[in-house]
Amino acid sequence: MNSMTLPDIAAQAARQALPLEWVGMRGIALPVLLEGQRLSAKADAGVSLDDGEARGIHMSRLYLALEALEQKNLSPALLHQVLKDFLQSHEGLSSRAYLNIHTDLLLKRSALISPLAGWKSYPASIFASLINEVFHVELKIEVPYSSTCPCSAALARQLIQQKFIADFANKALQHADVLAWLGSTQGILATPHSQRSTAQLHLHLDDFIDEFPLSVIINDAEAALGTAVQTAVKRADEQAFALANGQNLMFCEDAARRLNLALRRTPGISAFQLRVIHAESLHAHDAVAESHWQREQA
Ligand SMILES: Nc1nc2c(ncn2[C@@H]2O[C@H](COP(=O)(O)OP(=O)(O)OP(=O)(O)O)[C@@H](O)[C@H]2O)c(=O)[nH]1
Repeated sequence: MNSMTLPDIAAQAARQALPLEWVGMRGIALPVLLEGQRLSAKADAGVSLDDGEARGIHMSRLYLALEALEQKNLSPALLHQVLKDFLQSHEGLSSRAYLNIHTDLLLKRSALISPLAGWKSYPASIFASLINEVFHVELKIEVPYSSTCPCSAALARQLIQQKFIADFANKALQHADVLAWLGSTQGILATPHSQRSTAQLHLHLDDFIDEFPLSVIINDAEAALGTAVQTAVKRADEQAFALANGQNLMFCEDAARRLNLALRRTPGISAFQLRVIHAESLHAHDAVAESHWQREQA
């Protein structure tokens, strides 16, 4: 049997004539190249079905167009070309094409003090569209970090002060006694709570960028927060992390403001929405802040 004899249901007329906004496939397994790394990704590929009379789109043509992503570094130009291929293979049927790529970028991170390093993965998604010949691309990246509550830190410090008054009132201060007291849990009797937190960054990119600035954005975000989650950790690194947390006490509002001010300076970003989620250890619910920004038109 050759393909001429195979029934082609997609070519039939639709029973109910109605255009559709998005038709395609979600979760296609795909190896991609990003920042020089071969990564496992999932792709969502779709087009509009403008011709309400047509029964279906040609899924295989979208699927095969994705082959172009296997050998070349993911770039806006490459995604633009794939979206053009989607539309060329659906001439007369579709005017809008969509391609989302979901992956985890891996970055090697040095320890704070010791000469060690380890890998961190950052969930990243790229959303590209070609609508009426206008190409648009957006990025979503998740950056994990640590946040220590400034209110909890102040309350803990007050308890320590009160204990100091109670333990040393009416006593001549001896350097050795104070030093021992400072090193004891009887003296430093309270600690602030901290939590693993997540920054969800949704970024609109300039049309003219050549590459996706993923690691630049992640580095800028981590530098702004100051308390990136660590990989390989020895005690010296953990101590440096404790210092970083103590010097970067953060409500979720502080984190959102820091990220906003950092990302608006990051090249290649024309607008963003960001959300920070502090998975509170004080509460069973999260503390969340959101912030938007859009570059003013020149
Ligand atoms: N349109 C559509 N196709 C589907 C769906 N589920 C599975 N398919 C299958 O996707 C396969 C590929 O479709 P096409 O791209 O039209 O395949 P084809 O007709 O051999 O290829 P062309 O000659 O390029 O059109 C077909 O075997 C369809 O049955 C669906 O929900 N909608």
